[in-house]
Amino acid sequence: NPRRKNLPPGPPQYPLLGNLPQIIKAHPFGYRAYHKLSQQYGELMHVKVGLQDQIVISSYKALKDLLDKEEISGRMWNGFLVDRSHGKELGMIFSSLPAQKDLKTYVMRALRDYGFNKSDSMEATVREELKHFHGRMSSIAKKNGGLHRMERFFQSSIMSILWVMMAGERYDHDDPNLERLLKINSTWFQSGNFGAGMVVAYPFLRFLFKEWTGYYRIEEGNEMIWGFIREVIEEHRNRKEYKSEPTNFIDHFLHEVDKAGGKSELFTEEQFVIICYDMFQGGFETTSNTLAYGMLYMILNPHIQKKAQEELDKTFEKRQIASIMDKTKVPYTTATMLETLRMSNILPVPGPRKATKDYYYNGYLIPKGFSVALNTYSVMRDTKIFGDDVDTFRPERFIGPDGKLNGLEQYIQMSWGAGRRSCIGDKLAQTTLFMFLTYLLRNFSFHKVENQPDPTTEPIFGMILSPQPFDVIVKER
Ligand code: HEM
Repeated sequence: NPRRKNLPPGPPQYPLLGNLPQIIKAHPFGYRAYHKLSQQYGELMHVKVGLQDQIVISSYKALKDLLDKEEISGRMWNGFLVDRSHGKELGMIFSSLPAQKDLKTYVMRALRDYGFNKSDSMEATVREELKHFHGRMSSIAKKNGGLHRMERFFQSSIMSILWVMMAGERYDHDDPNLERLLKINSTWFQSGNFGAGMVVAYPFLRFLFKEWTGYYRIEEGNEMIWGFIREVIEEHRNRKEYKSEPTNFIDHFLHEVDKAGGKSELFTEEQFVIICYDMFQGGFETTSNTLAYGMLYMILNPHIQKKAQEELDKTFEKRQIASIMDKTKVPYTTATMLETLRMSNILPVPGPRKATKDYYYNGYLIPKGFSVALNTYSVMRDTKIFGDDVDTFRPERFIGPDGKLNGLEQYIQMSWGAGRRSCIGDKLAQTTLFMFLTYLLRNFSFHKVENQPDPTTEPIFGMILSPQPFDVIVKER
C-alpha cells in the first residue's frame, strides 16, 4: 500500500499482535512504554495495539499544532465504550458525531447558568465544601494521633462539588446516595487493569473472557450508573419543578426533553444518562487523585511543604479561603500545585482521538479511522522543557529569577488537551486544586509515619492513575 510509506515511523509489527510485544517489553504501564518508544521513533509514531492502528503524538509542539484540527477531532469509540452507551454514539466524551459539538456547547452554556465555569459561583461552591471538609480534617487530626490511611480520600468532596453544579444540591459526606455513587465510580475505574488494556487491543475478547479481562466489572459499573441516573431522573420528574422554572442543570435538561417532544437527537433521556456518565467519569476521579498526589508529595518533601506554608502564613489568615485570583500572591504554592499536576499526570494518555479524515503533518500521514493518542506524559517529562531532573518533585522549576511564575505553566495546560475536544472542566479542576491545596497547607500539616518506609509514588495503573493508599499523620496548625 503506497499510502503506508507516508505513515510516521514505528516499531516493526508482528501478525495479530501488532506492537504489543514491544509495548509490553518497554514497560508494563502503556503510557511509559509510549514514552520510551517515542524517544526512539519520534514525536509522531505509528503503533499497532493488537488490531488497532494508532498514531501517538508525543511532543508539546505537535500536540499544540494537531489537537485543534477538525480532521483529528473525533474520539475512538469501540469495545467497552460502545457498551457503555447501549451501542449508540451518545454524550460528550466519546462521540464523534456532529451532534457532539452541539451537545457540548449546550451543556457548557446550561451548566454555566448554574455556576459552572463562572469564577464567583464556582468558588462559592468550593468554599462551602471546604467548610465541611475542615470538620472532617479536624476530627482526623484529633483521633489516633492524626494517623490516617489516605485512600480515595478526596473523592466525596469532589463529587459533592460536581453534584452542586449539576443538581443544585449538596451531598453530605455520609449520605448513602453519595456513598453509592462513589462505589459505582470506583468499580468502573478499577476495571482499567491490564485485562481492560487487552480489551482495547482486541475488543472481542471482552465477550469471551469476562473474568480475566475484568470486563464483568465494567458491565457491573454500567448497570449501576445507568440505574443511579435513571433514579435521579425519576426523582426530578416527580418533583415537577422542571416543568416551570428549572433551577438546576438536571431540570433544565428534562425541560428541554419535554419541549423537544421526541423530535430532537440531542434532548433525549438516553442522551442525558450518558452526559451524566461523562460528567462523573471526567470530573471526579481526575481532580480527586491529583489532590491525593498533592498530599503524598507534601509528606515526601517536608522542606517544600514548610516553604509553601511560610508563604501562605504571610498571605492568608487561618481559615481564610483563597481565591484563584490569589495565585500570583503565592507563587511558590502555585508552583507546588503545578509540579503536582506535572508529576502525577493522572491522565498520561487520555481517551484517544480518532482521525475522521486523512491529515498530513510534517509530511506524515495520519489516516482516516486511525486512533490518535495524546501522549501528555512525554510532555510532562520533557527534559528540554523542564530540565534534566524531570523525575524529581521541584516546584522551583516554575519560578523565575524575579520570584514570580516563569511561564512554564503553559505546558501544564496540555494536561487538559486542546482545541474543540479539550476538557470542559479545566477551570473547575484548577480552582478546586488551588483552593484545597492552599487551605489544607495553611490549616494543617502532613507528615510521614515514623519508622515506616517512604510511601511510593508509583501509581495504581488504570484509565486514570491514582496513588496507592498511604498513611499520613495529620496535625492541625
Ligand atoms: C485534573 C483534572 C482533569 C484533567 C487532567 C482532565 C483532562 C482531560 C483531557 C486530557 C481531556 C481530553 C482532551 C482532548 O482530547 O483534547 C478531557 C476531556 C473532557 N473532560 Fe476533563 N479533565 C479534568 C477534569 C475534568 C472535570 C472537573 C470535568 C467536568 C466537570 C471534565 C470533563 C471532561 C469532558 C466532558 C471531556 C470531553 C470533552 C470532549 O471530548 O469534547 N474534566 N479532560
